[in-house]
Amino acid sequence: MPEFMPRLRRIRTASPLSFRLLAWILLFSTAFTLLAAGVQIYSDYRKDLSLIEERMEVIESGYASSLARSLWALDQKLLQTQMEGILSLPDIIHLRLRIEPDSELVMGEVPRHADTLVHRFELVQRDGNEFLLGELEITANLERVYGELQRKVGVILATQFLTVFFVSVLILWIFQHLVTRHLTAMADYTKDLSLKNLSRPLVLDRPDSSANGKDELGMVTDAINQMRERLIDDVARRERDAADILKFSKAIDQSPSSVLICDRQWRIEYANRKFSQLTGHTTDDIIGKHPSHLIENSMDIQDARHLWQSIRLQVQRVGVWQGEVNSVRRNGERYWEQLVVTPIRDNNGDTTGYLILGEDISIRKRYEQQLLRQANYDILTGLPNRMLALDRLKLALAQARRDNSQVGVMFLDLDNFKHINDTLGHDAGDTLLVEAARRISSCLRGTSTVARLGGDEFLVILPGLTGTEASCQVAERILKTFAPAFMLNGQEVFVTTSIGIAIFPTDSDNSGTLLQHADAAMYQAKHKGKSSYAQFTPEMTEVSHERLQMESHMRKALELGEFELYYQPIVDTASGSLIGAEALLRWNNPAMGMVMPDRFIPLAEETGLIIPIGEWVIEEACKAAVAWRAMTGLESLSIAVNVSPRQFRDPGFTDAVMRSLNASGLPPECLELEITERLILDNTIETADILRQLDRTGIRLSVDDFGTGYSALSYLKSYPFDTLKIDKSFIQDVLNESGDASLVRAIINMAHSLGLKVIAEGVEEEGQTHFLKNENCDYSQGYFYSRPMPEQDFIYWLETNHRANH
Ligand SMILES: Nc1nc2c(ncn2[C@@H]2O[C@@H]3COP(=O)(O)O[C@H]4[C@@H](O)[C@H](n5cnc6c(=O)[nH]c(N)nc65)O[C@@H]4COP(=O)(O)O[C@H]3[C@H]2O)c(=O)[nH]1
Repeated sequence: MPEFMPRLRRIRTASPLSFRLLAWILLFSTAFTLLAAGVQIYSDYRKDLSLIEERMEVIESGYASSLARSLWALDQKLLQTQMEGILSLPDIIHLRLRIEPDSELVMGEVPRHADTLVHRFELVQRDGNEFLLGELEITANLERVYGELQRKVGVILATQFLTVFFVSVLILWIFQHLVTRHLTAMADYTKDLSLKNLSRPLVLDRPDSSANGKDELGMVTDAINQMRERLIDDVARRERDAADILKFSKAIDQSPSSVLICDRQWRIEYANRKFSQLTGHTTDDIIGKHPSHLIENSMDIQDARHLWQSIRLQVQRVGVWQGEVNSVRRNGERYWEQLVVTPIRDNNGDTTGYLILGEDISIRKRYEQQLLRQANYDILTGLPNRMLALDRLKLALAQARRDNSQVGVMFLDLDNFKHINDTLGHDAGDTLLVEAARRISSCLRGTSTVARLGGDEFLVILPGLTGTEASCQVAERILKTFAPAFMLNGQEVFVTTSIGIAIFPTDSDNSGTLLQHADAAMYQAKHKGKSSYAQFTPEMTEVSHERLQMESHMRKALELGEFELYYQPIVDTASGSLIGAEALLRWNNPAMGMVMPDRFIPLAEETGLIIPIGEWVIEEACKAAVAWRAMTGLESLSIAVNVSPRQFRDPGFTDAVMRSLNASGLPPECLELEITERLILDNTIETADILRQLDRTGIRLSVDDFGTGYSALSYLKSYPFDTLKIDKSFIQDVLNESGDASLVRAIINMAHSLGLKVIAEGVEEEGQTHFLKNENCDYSQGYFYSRPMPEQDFIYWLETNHRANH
């Protein structure tokens, strides 16, 4: 009994499934049992009935003839005895004997409402003939049969019910023990399953046998546990993905570039912090807007619309748009930004939005504009420089061709400028140049151009002339404005100028020749005596006499050994220690004296003599460098050599350089070739090829006079330069001109960002070295350290300097 109680309790707490099962079992078993019992009872009932009938037939067969004989003999006593005998038989309760013809003998009694069975048979005397003597009607009471039937039904029902009930409970218990409690455990487990308890597997409370593992419960448990493991993997993957997404979104948000993300209709969906900082628009203001709608000024709105229309078209066609855009901040301030616009595509390659990356390039733009200005204008006087002047001349000639007018070209040179410069100093020289520029400009109309070609040379272009006299008048005016004294260093100095004039189209219809003719006329004017002007005449072509003479001397100079190399040390700015030297060419001509390269190199270039001269320079410089390296033991000592454009483009140039290196044994990385910006500006494929070819050999390449040409930063990226030399004109004013200082700073930073070393040229004062040190300029060169020296002096310098440093 105590053992049975927990079972009962378990059954009571069993699940609805168990109850439903129990109910069905009960229902089916009861129905089946009842059906079986009914059949059984019915058959017993039939059996009892047939027993009674059988008994009646036995009475008929046993008593029919004896009763007939008693009747025939009219033996009433016997008849009665016989009938009492029949009546004493079980279930027989009533006998009716009908005697022929009309008497009757009745025995027994039939209770009212009793169920009875009646059997009749005739009593016949067979004695040759047949005589019907009467008929006996026997009535049997079925009450006993029915009572029996009722008892059986009761017993059967009671036993069957108890059997069914106990079997059901047993089945239920087995089912509960083997199945439903596990199903409940599974249900509870899955109900409680959450991300927090994913690590707890489902374990059923039953032995861990292989048979259990293979049954349906085992299979469901495995399936749930596999699902749990997949969930763990999924959660881990999602966490990883979420961490990645967080990382990327943080990176985008903190990106130094501004980032906008638009939907497919170009409506802004996201803007990072940098965008807000750059434009002044808060994220809330711009979400849902088109990028072109961020501008409020109606003039700019139109431009912005056009711009974004073309951006959209190009992004759709080409897949990317990039360019520099002059944008407007929220407060109306303008700034330059570099924009890159690309579509964002999903895995199927369909565009889901657009990415707009922006970078503030205002500072770079400012420097570029400054550099561009530097490239076209002379810093000192503010006048157009040679490059711009030549452009203007070409334009003026084209215009004159169209209107059949004349153009006057004037070459001016200040007399005795060099002397003034040397005696009163550079500052005085500079003041003179500025004042001279002002005086020349004051004599000209708005359409005329005055330019500084370099040094003390000026060019004046007079477009739209109707006759040659006009140019003479201008020349006279200029000479007159030079009459008053110049105040230099507090002194009154009288300076004159010589002017040469050539006229388009009379003297030439080509700008180059016109300039040459004006130059020749100026030489003529100088020869005439100072403060005069001369108009070009064909005879003057001969005046390039001096130049011709120079040319003929130059042709022999190599053979006669008139060339000499001077060397100027290049030092490490931070430590002041020597890292190399620049070879600078000098020409010692018995007739002309010491000729400086600025004077003869242009002619050497023009005549092509620069090619053999240049080869000689490289050969000598390499030899010298090898000797110094051996002398000092300085493995890193290098030599820089200037290469002029004509020389560089000579097909035999690279071979000549390699020959010099091989002959001297100088490692290629110790030779640095200095190439002017001018050369790179030609931007030919040929130039790029030669530069790459040289770079491959290990020779170092440097950009000379950086800042005096176009100074386009783009070429620095595309060519394999190692070093950038900042022109001395910038260095000279770093301490006085804040503009030059910031420009030098910017050049150093940009060069470093492109991986280039920087050499500052023309360092003359200690203050400049401090500035350059502060700005991390790598190397320096200039009179402060040493002037260029003949080789012997340089060796002496090297010995003393090297010793001093070690
Ligand atoms: N005011 C000042 N000037 C300084 C200072 N330090 C150096 N210099 C001068 O600046 C020039 C530097 O050479 P560069 O820019 O390559 O300019 C060179 C270079 O372009 C060219 N050159 C010189 N030698 C050769 C050569 O062998 N081949 C070619 N193709 N050109 C040469 O002639 C130019 C002038 O050469 P140099 O007259 O020797 O003039 C040299 C040098 O004497 C300084 O502190 N202050």
